[in-house]
Amino acid sequence: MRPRRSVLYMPGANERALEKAKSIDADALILDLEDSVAPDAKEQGRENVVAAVRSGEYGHRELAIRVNSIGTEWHDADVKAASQAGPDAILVPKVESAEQVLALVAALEKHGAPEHTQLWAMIETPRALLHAEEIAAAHERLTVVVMGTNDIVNETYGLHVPGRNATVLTSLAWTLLAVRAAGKVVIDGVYNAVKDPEGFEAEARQGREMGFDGKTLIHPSQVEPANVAFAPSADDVERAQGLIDTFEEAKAAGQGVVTFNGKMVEELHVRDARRILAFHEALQGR
Ligand SMILES: CC(C)(COP(=O)(O)OP(=O)(O)OC[C@H]1O[C@@H](n2cnc3c(N)ncnc32)[C@H](O)[C@@H]1OP(=O)(O)O)[C@@H](O)C(=O)NCCC(=O)NCCSC(=O)C[C@H](O)C(=O)O
Ligand SMILES: [Mg+2]
Repeated sequence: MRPRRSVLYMPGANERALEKAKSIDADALILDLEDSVAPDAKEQGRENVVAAVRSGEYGHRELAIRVNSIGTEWHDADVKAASQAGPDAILVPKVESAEQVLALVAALEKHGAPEHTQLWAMIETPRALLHAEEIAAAHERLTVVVMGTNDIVNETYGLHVPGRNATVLTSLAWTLLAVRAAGKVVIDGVYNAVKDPEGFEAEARQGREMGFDGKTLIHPSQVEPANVAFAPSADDVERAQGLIDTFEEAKAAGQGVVTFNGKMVEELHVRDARRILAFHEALQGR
């Protein structure tokens, strides 16, 4: 029930953004060392994100460090520094197999990552998509999968289009199934047009309808609409409570199926309604 509606990336080399993030109402922050940090700034970025994690100044926000991908010259030092800093999670881009997940878990252990530091993995290459099920289920320390839709478009030679192209939608749905089969959390990719709030809202809504837990973001202006899109609305909460009450009444009278607001309701719908209420309560309690 930990909310991950809004998961905001920021470049690890951008000290202004790291400072600003302390007052942004995102559920989680990804302090990036990969794509948003130029090669010459990688070491400075690493120092900055370690200091940010150690500062303890990010309140309720879950903190993840995104390291450079396996096989790059920065990966090992990033994993070591991140493990020693002990954020809530270490996010590894371009993970492609269960073996890599197991090797990453071993690296976290070797470098003394505290128990609370989870492993998050990005699925963003064709090879990763073909191994999504084994990656998601590879180890219990891997708790969250993050979609890399820019890399998927890039690697498949596709185009960014409104509503997302068929390959991206297939990749999203496929990974979502794999991650849900493993009982874990899955976060949608980013929306690049930072000055297009309508487009963002539509894409966030699409991700919510598909079943994602939240969306990765690149700009503070995307946080509030993501928090709204991935939280139950007041109507959702009222409907969930009404559905439960109606079903419980019918159940007491010996019925296993009823209608509520003109629609069939069975025990499985009650489970979903209870999940909505529990998530709402978790948000209220924050
Ligand atoms: C996209 C940006 C480069 C835009 O930057 P800019 O033009 O400077 O934005 P603004 O002037 O509107 O900024 C206003 C203030 O907000 C702060 N800011 C901006 N972005 C962030 C952020 N992400 N986190 C925290 N704070 C932020 C600015 O500093 C301004 O503050 P102030 O001066 O005090 O008013 C920029 O938004 C940006 O760098 N975004 C993040 C880019 C990033 O991290 N990219 C990597 C992740 S995306 C990815 O790799 C996806 C995946 O792998 C895939 O394959 O899809
Ligand atoms: Mg990527």
